[in-house]
Amino acid sequence: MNATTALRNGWQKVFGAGARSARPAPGDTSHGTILYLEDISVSFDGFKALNALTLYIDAGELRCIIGPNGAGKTTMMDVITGKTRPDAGSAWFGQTTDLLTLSEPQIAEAGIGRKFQKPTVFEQHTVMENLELAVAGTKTIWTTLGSPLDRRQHERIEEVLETIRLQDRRSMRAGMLSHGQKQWLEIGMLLAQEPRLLLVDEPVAGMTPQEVERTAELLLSLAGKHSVMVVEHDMDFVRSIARRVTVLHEGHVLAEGTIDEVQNDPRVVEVYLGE
Ligand SMILES: Nc1ncnc2c1ncn2[C@@H]1O[C@H](COP(=O)(O)OP(=O)(O)OP(=O)(O)O)[C@@H](O)[C@H]1O
Repeated sequence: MNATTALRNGWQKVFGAGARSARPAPGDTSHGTILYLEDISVSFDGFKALNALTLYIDAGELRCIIGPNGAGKTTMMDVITGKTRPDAGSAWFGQTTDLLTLSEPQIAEAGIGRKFQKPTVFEQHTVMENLELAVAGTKTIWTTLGSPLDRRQHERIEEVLETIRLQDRRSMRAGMLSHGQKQWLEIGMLLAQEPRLLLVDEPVAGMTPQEVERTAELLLSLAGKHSVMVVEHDMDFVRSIARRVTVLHEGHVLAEGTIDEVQNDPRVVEVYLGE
């Protein structure tokens, strides 16, 4: 058990499960770590997709996760977002939020946003309307569109439009955007909900080189304000954004370090060459 885990467990012992009102907000990162995955195992029909996976993400960090097909990357994100329950292990969001006790909507509400590989924006609606739906925290079009947003929500939308650089596309129907712009809009829709941790699955698949470059800038601009976990196969892209890279293999962490460190690690070379 590391020091932060001990501290967190100590908190629980002192305050107990009933002391929720005295606890810090979900995703409390006063100890510098936003995500704790410890000894997580997930089996599908006896096959271990995750095998005692232990991984920590710092608050504000941009972490890249790589690994060959079937390494367990998607399963790990499914555990974090509550889609898949592990057979063993613990998953904490900050010091005080036990992810394994929360439903998928509760985890999203607590501040974990997930961007799937394919963009799922509302194509018939404008960029602005898509963001309005997101900032209102619902994807129920009919109850949201036309309802007045408050000043804070308007400001949030403007901030997001600037971050994703789609200010001049605000009135365009989302269906008319390029593939890359749709991906940025969907990232913007997540940002509108002010997540603490953002999980992003293969963001640059199918993008033009310019869009890839722009996506790198976008993700780098999010780090610090948000913690970002990016799963990506494109190694050039990983090199362009990564400070720290985790290599998954057979459901656990094979190596972790800078991109140069992991690319020169003989175990990593063997796993990739052996594919
Ligand atoms: N629902 C499921 N039922 C059975 N096996 C599954 C299920 N989901 C995943 N697996 C298996 O678990 C292993 C890990 O899969 P996972 O999708 O997490 O890997 P990945 O690293 O995301 O791979 P890729 O890079 O190909 O997306 C694979 O062998 C996969 O076939």
